[in-house]
Amino acid sequence: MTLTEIIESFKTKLDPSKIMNSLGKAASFNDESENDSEGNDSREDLKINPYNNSGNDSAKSSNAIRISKNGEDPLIKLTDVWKIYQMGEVEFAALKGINLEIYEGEFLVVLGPSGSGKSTLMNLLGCLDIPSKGKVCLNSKDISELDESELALIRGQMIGFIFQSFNLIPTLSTEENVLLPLEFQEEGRQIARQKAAYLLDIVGLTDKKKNLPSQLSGGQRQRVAIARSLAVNPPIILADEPTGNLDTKTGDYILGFLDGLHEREGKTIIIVTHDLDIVKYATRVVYIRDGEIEKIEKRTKNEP
Ligand SMILES: Nc1ncnc2c1ncn2[C@@H]1O[C@H](COP(=O)(O)OP(=O)(O)OP(=O)(O)O)[C@@H](O)[C@H]1O
Repeated sequence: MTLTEIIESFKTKLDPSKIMNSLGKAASFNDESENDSEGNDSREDLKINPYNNSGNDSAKSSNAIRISKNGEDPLIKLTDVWKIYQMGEVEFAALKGINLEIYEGEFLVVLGPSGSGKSTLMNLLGCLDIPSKGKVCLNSKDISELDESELALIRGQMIGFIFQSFNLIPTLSTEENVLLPLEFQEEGRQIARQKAAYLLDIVGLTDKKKNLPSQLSGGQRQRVAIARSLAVNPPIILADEPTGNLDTKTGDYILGFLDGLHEREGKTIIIVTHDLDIVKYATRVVYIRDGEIEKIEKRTKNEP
């Protein structure tokens, strides 16, 4: 199977409206966005779900994410992974022999104190970095064997990133930030704009589409980041402290949304955090300390 075929076979229809319905849309993000006239033109676009009309809705998607030979192979597998930072003469091992298998459809929370190696681990899981020693496999493909353009393809198509600091481009509007990942898709500008409009509606920011990130609240910025992370409908959402800069209520909205993506869309969600409260959404928790896995705990969602 080629890399492109692997990526294609992961696609789902992405119907976040279902997700928001299940959460109760009124109780979610639409606290301040429903009645702005600027949103009218894009509401035209919202009559259709552009994620049902693109290539994602092909027969391939009925096999969504069933690409492993037996359906039981891990989506991501780390084998004896080390990350060693070199500072002049001094070496520092931020990760020390991590073994971890992550399966399709998991809501995995990596929990650990500051400096334990969470972000380092996230960079490896997200193909943003390669290990100093050991193997990181995505769908049984060793990422160390991929060149930069193949890694970029995987990052761009398979993984939606959400960061504590939002990582929006400050000079681009809300809409342009969401459009950014779609620039590299083959589909036309019009479909890309429909998708951006659709996603901004989902996160309740239609009326803020022309705003720059500096003209948004922290919660709104994170909602833009979520919309952007969903733009190419990736099977994996990787979030580094997604609620770190948010108040509790806004943080709960964000987590509720990610939970909906997990429940309704079958997305694989991976969150690295030091926030114990996030554990309640997890199906599995990996406790990390001083670069090592302390323990792994299976969970039933919403259990105390
Ligand atoms: N580029 C680097 N060079 C040297 N040391 C680094 C580098 N990046 C991280 N480290 C060290 O590796 C360890 C793990 O860092 P990491 O950022 O992964 O931790 P973390 O668990 O994400 O912390 P936090 O919760 O504070 O963000 C820390 O001791 C950090 O100082």
